[in-house]
Amino acid sequence: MKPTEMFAQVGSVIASVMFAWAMFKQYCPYKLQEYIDKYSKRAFTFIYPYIQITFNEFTGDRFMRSEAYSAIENYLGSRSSTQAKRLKADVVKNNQSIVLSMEDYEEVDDEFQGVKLKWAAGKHISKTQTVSYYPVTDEKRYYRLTFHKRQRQLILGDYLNHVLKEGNEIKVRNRQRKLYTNSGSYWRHVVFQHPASFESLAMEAERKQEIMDDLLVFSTAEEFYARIGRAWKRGYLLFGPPGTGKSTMIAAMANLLNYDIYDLELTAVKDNTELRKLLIDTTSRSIIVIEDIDCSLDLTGQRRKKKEEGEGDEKDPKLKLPKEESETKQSQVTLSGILNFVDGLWSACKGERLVVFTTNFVEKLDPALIRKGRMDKHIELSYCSFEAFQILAKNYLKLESHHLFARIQELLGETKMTPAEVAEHLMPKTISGDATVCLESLIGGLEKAKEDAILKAEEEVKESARLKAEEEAKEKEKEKAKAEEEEKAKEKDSSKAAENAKNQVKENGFCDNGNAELISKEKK
Ligand SMILES: Nc1ncnc2c1ncn2[C@@H]1O[C@H](COP(=O)(O)OP(=O)(O)OP(=O)(O)O)[C@@H](O)[C@H]1O
Ligand SMILES: [Mg+2]
Repeated sequence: MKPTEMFAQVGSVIASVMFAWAMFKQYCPYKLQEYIDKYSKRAFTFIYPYIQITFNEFTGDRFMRSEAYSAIENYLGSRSSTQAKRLKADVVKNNQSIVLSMEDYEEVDDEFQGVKLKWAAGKHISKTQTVSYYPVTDEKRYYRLTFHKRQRQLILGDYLNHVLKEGNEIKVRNRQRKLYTNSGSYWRHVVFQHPASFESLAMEAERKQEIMDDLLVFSTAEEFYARIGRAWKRGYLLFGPPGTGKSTMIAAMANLLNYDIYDLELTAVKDNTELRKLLIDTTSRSIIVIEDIDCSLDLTGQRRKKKEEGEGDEKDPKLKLPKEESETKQSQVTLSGILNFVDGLWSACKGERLVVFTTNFVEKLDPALIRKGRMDKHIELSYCSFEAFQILAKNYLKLESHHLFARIQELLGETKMTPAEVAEHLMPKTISGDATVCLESLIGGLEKAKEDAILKAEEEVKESARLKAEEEAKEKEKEKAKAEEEEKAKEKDSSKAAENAKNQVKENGFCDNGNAELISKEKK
């Protein structure tokens, strides 16, 4: 038979089969079709030795992207880039790196403990029921894993765990970190791009290392926390005067651990229920921050009244304005709400989380709020030491040593200046960036701060002497008034007694000797 004749015959056979199939679908009862479909599939799986697992992109009717799907997508990324011919590219980490994944209907091979498996990408297309000139198609993507049924145990256990774990790790490495803040009961976010690091943070090397070790140990202690039966979270309290690097340290923590930041504005939270909702909406691998906790909460558990806040807050009055405004919205978060937020049952819902409070006045806080176990580590950030200055000089001026360092060391020992103020002096002052100019500016600043401190101390002494004198004068005044009062009372008593004696004489015609004396005294 000639090839052309053969093709013609095959073509006519295919056409006949398709025609028969179309007729069958058209006229065969629906129930019968279902039976045929079911049993043909069963017969096929009986002779087909492979198992298939499908991972859909969207699960259930919640319309949420499946975490397993995205983990598999990340896991297959590197394999896809070497094996697949059609790839999809996505840009992550603020346009800094590209992530590849395979296009629909591509296949890649994988190997695990000597076992070969196959992953395929596909999609189901279903037409939606809307009446439209351009019909809208609904695409549901999936990954399909195929393996021999002999390997069922290994693949369903170890292999899938390995895929999910590695995929999630890649996801974390590639993700763009976010800075969230609450608006009502929702979180809004922007890309987190703070450049702070522990390296550039000005503080004593030993303390810095201790904090870094603590954080790194925490981030790898999942098994430890599970073993001791504690939620995998840790509380940090950062306290110290304004400008000592509390907020900077939070950014450095997030950069060190690759965590997101949830900056919680308590005054914008309506009540404890809303606070709990916000907590549940946070993700793991994150830092939940409440800045200036002393300004947000009254320690009795009630919200601070407007008037009291005006008296107690020593910060710039301009900074208080938004808080006072929001106070009028009657936020009802209580101290117990915060305590539950930090370590109640709900706080354990997502692991690997840090809770950080900052405050300028640690002594104002309720001990229950900052007890160990709730705020596990208390870190004091204080005025700039010489060691901290050296780090700033290295960062700002690229200086390891300078002849003016000795004077600066001396002055830093004698007066207090925050790292923020020191940093301001070290900012370039000339286009050439002359370091000496900056150091001289710092020395000038320190000398002025020292003089101001002396003047302030003198004024304080004077003021306390004045107050003491005032107090003494008041005391004397009081004593004098008391003596006068006693004198008056005595006089009143004696005139009352004389009055009584007179009345006695009138009534009885006589009186006893004492009273007679009083009457004669009065007559005189
Ligand atoms: N320890 C430090 N190391 C490096 N820079 C610092 C340090 N402390 C402060 N700074 C600099 O000072 C600025 C203010 O610091 P930061 O905002 O961290 O202070 P803060 O303690 O959070 O103050 P506040 O209590 O007012 O919120 C930062 O921009 C940072 O550049
Ligand atoms: Mg701050």
